[in-house]
Amino acid sequence: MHAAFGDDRRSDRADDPSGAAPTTTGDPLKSLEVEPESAATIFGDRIELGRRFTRDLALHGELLGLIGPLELPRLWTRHVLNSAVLAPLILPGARVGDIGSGAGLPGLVLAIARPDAHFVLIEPMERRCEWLHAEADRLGLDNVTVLRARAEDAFSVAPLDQVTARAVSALRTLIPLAAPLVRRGGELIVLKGARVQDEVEAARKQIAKYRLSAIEVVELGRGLVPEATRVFRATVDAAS
Ligand SMILES: C[S@@+](CC[C@H](N)C(=O)[O-])C[C@H]1O[C@@H](n2cnc3c(N)ncnc32)[C@H](O)[C@@H]1O
Repeated sequence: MHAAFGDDRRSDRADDPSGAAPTTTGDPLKSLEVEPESAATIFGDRIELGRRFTRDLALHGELLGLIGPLELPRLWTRHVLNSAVLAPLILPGARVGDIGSGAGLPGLVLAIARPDAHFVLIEPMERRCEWLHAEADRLGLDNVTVLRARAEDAFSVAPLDQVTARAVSALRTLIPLAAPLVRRGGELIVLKGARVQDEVEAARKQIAKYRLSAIEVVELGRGLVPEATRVFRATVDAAS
């Protein structure tokens, strides 16, 4: 049991970018960040879907408790593009699990950017699953499955080629949930904040136990987003 995951208010929020904040009123689109020029570069010919997702998230995200209102002026850079820069790491045709998709970050964004891959969005909260289903339908994405489950109960989706996660938990608690879902030779791709190296140190035991190798911290999106996205990347050599 991972009691700390029962209520995401109690999970490790050290790099939680969802930005809990007081409620705003009025038209959310007025506060939405202007689309950065780099968005079209990052999404390529999928930019129209990227725009629709960002607009839908701006319109519904606060009401559904997916994002805080203070996130609207940085929705593109801090959330959507921060997720989309991962797209080149997704293997061609891969089956990818996204643990704790929430608003669809990075799972739905990657499903937009990488239509060749299939994404299983693993999310325990009903309302968030409803949003993920509805939004995938609205966008006409046929490469998305939503699974209402905690990662530790999601064995039916294994083995996956890659697993992503953003703002779910510290590495030392995330690795035991994520690694068992990945096939031998598959990958963990975890978005992290500035303290990623400290988290890697704190997770040494779990890294050894779950036989992670080729560990690296990569920075993505430099020159495209104001703050590069830090990613913990590792190969899962064998199930423990
Ligand atoms: C802080 S939110 C982050 C959501 C999204 N990834 C983002 O970056 O905006 C954490 C999400 O992880 C989900 N979560 C918490 N524990 C989980 C678990 N054990 N397995 C799968 N998802 C979990 C929560 O329901 C919540 O949607």
